[in-house]
Amino acid sequence: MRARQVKPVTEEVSAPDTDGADDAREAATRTEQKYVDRVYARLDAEREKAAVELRTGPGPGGGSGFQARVEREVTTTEASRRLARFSAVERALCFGRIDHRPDGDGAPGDTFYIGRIGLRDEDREPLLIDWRAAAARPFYTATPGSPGTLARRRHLHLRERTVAGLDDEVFDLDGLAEEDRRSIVGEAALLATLRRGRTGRMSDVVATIQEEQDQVIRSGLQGVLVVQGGPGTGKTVAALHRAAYLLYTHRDVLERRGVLVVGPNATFLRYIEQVLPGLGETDVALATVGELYPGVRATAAEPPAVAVLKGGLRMTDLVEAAVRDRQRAPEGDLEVEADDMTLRVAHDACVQARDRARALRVPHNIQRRRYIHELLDALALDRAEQYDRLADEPLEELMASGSVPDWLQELMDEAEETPLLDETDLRLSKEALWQDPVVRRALDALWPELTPQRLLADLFSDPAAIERAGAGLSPVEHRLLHRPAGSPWTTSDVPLLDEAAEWLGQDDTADRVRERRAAAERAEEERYARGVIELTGADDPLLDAALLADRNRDDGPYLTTAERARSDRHWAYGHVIVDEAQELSEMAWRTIMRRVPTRSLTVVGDIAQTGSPAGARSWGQMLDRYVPGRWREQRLMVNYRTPAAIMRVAAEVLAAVAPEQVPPEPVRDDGPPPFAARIAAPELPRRLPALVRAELAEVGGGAGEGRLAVISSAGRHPAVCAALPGAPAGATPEALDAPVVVLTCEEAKGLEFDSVVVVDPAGITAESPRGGQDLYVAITRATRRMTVVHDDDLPAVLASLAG
Ligand SMILES: Nc1ncnc2c1ncn2[C@@H]1O[C@H](COP(=O)(O)OP(=O)(O)OP(=O)(O)O)[C@@H](O)[C@H]1O
Repeated sequence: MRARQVKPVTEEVSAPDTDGADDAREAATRTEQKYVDRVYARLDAEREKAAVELRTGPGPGGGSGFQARVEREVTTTEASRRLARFSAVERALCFGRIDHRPDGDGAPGDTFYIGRIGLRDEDREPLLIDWRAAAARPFYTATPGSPGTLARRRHLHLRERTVAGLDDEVFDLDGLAEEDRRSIVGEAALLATLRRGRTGRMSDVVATIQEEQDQVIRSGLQGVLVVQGGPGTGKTVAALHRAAYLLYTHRDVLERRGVLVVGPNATFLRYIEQVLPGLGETDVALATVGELYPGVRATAAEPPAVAVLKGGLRMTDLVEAAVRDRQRAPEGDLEVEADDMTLRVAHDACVQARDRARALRVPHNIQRRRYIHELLDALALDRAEQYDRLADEPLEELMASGSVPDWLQELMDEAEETPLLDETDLRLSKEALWQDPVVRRALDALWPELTPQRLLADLFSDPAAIERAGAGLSPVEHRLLHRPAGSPWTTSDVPLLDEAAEWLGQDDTADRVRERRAAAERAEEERYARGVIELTGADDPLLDAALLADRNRDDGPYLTTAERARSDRHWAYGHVIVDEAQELSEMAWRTIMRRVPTRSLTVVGDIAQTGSPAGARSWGQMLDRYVPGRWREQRLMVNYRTPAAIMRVAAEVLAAVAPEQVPPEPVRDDGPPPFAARIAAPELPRRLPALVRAELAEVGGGAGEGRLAVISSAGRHPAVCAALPGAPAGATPEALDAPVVVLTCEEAKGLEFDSVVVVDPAGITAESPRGGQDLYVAITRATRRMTVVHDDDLPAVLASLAG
């Protein structure tokens, strides 16, 4: 595979080929430096203004009470948000410039500077255009073949606040070759960016977004957008820029409802967490599937066969049946010892009460109220009847003796006609019974109030319960589900907890009354806050009356939208981005879809990289259930990560495991060819550290930049860890900060390293549940160098590395 041939029309202002060019470069750099100084001066001024406002508050005359509090919040919320935004965009604040062609009547064309945020000068004239604004679009979309109205695009490279280099692309030259017209934009700037050493954290690419990525980023908010692309095509980075773009363009909806990014593991989230703040967006929720159920952090591992079983849709039936199994009528009559008597409800009456409760179209914990009430009614009645009988006994004896006085006979006739318990008696009697622990225990045993955690913990620790609930599963599958009581939660438990929560619901009658009252108060405060915003003339679109009203309630600390959303299972996000989405099981999709009822999603992944056997074989398999035929797909075809020589090897692996998939075209053709080193297993401890040291030195490791990963089969993992005792192992967030890390293929997903050492390719292929996908993933993590370490013969798919 050769690197994609790209020759954009690039006027390298920074290339000093003649004295004239040198002078031109210096003059251009001076001009740009002046402008950049103005931009930073403006940023400093805005930052200072925000800091002063934050310190001093709304000024004199604030008064006290609720009104003053809202005014203070309006001022300080706006100021602290501006301050956070201005501080986050310091690095490479201004990175581009576009010059439009003169228009028809000869007037000079407009020039705009493009940056991370928009800034205006003292006269409110635009100084810097936000990269997401419509006016900035030509910076990303112009190509030599289709320049639009652009005469020139310039990339500015800043080192701190100093202009360190310029790249120009001139679009009004004639006679371009067809090949050039199709070239990707900003090649010089792009390649300079791609060749930089890795730091262990993903950076934004706002200065070098490519046209195909720009289409992903600016695609409409509505509906499901699938971004399918091979490794290194910038799916993740494009999806994160899309989040920033959507927040900018639909601030009103998304600020309130929030945006959620779902990633495969905590390390990955740590890897990407700086991208959005660097683009000025600090309030986006990041979570793994294992964190989607509030209050549970599922990290325990489980055998793949169990994860596959739990990921399948048959689990919906299992959960439903497990819930029904906890809604019982007693085997015979219900008998409860209370008040020194045995209270009794007939079996049939219990069955009818259970069926009537089940027929209600509400969840288990709400149905339970009905069942408990019916049984308490019946118990109270039985108790009253038993008391009545006790009271009647002496009278009956009297009647038998034939000497009942008239007045007594009249009283007895009257009592016959009145019910045993009136409404108040019944209520009081039921309350008394419910306070009796014996009664309560008996009823709880029949229809307990359940949390999802309790339901599943009870189920999985009880083989008999699994058998009862798992009618559609085989005995082998029953055994797979069984585990000891107290076992920790696994990622694939989380969608089951979420499913169970739907069936169980919450008896929240008292909460709802409280909430209704609070909602009325909140509406009033919101109305007031809106008035204050209008009066103070604050024009920050980030300010939201509802948020302010929330902040003014004295009911706990202020939470950002992301924080509130993460702690609320019922939160409906405005948009959800799912990365490495091919790995999600059917059950995980159900959980995600519940979080976004509007079905506004960006689904990012690569079907060719699916490692989990519970994951997707096609996008339709996962999505058609929710948005039949209504999802749109955009493909990314250019690989920005892995040089051509390494991609040639990866392409051979892909051809063997997924021949229908096309590998992406590498944009780079630099770096040495990958090579294979034969190291027998017993020699690993001696030879692997030396190889790793040499590789790390090649990529400048140890000097802050330059990262190396040893990606091994699970079987060889312990031996590799033992050979490299100083290197952290596993997908821990700390692993990203180390120069060398030891990972399995699954842990390496989504990450990248300057140098990758793949150990035991045959083992990786044999362990990969779907074949060689995992080997494909491992090889394509490299940005510069790749080495394969093997002891047996190389697998046939890596034959090109031999010799
Ligand atoms: N337009 C761009 N400008 C500069 N760098 C880019 C650009 N697009 C992608 N990259 C870089 O290419 C690398 C791969 O990007 P990313 O991780 O988003 O790819 P991916 O498609 O998600 O890969 P994978 O499927 O392997 O996880 C990253 O280092 C990213 O910063």
